Amino acid sequence: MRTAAAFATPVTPASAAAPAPHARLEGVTRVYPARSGGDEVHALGPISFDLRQGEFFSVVGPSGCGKSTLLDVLSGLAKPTEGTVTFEGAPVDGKVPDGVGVVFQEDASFPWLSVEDNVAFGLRRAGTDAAETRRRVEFAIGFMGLRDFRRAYPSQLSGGMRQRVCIARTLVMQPRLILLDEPFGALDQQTRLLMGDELLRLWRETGATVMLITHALDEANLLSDRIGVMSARPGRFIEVVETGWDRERDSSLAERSEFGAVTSRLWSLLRGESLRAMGQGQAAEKRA
Ligand SMILES: Nc1ncnc2c1ncn2[C@@H]1O[C@H](COP(=O)(O)OP(=O)(O)OP(=O)(O)O)[C@@H](O)[C@H]1O
Repeated sequence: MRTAAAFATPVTPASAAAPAPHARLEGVTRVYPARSGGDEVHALGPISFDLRQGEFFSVVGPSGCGKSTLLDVLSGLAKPTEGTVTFEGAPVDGKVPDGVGVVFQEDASFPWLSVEDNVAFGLRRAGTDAAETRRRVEFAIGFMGLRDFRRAYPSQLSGGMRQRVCIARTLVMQPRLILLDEPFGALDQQTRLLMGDELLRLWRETGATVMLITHALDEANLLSDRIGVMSARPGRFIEVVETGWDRERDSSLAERSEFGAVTSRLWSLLRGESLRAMGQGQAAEKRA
């Protein structure tokens, strides 16, 4: 187990001798054009960063610092203004590559489809044959504990169960990189903890690389191998904190004293940036 003093790791790309990264951002920025008489918004970067094969990486940062923008650029949902993004060595350019799955905070299930049909949606759209679709849907539904709800509609489910449907929908596509943007943000604390354990199980059993965006420092701490702490906008990593937790961890980790040391470290890095971000927000309000 590492001590707090050993947490920081370089935020620059790995050296040539290191294993190939699963995904890489090099000199990436994202600037949003000015809206109705305002200024353009420099939301992100420049940011250079490697996601390691099979790691659980979380991103924390002050409100509005560019976390979702980072996820959009990494997933191919948005193009960087400058710089390059690669996934498994190939450029990511304006479209989500095969092998990348994205889960959002808002409930993205289709209300008119049953759980089963929601989960099968992506495979059917991709033209996967019926037997393979059945096999994969069966696996994902079982994995996410949805067997008893397969014929239910999203409106009949709790928020936590609906989010399980969304994760199952991603899982069925067999992603090698899973990107999650505040997936548990709308859930109560207990459900959040249980969903965190589920996410860890999914990560361990699929071997996928996971990048999670969260506001909750304890959640980032518990789930992650590494945590990227972002500055106020334009977001850059001010430090990447390495937790050193075992792969077999679960929410009982939160009872350990080293756990508190990591959360304190995250907050000490974030506090000043959060104050800076609040100042940016107040200045923008005054201008409006
Ligand atoms: N389409 C857009 N046009 C203009 N500005 C945008 C657009 N999308 C985001 N922004 C701005 O870019 C900045 C970064 O936004 P982003 O949503 O990436 O931050 P975030 O860290 O995910 O925010 P939050 O913590 O509130 O979820 C914010 O100032 C936001 O207002």
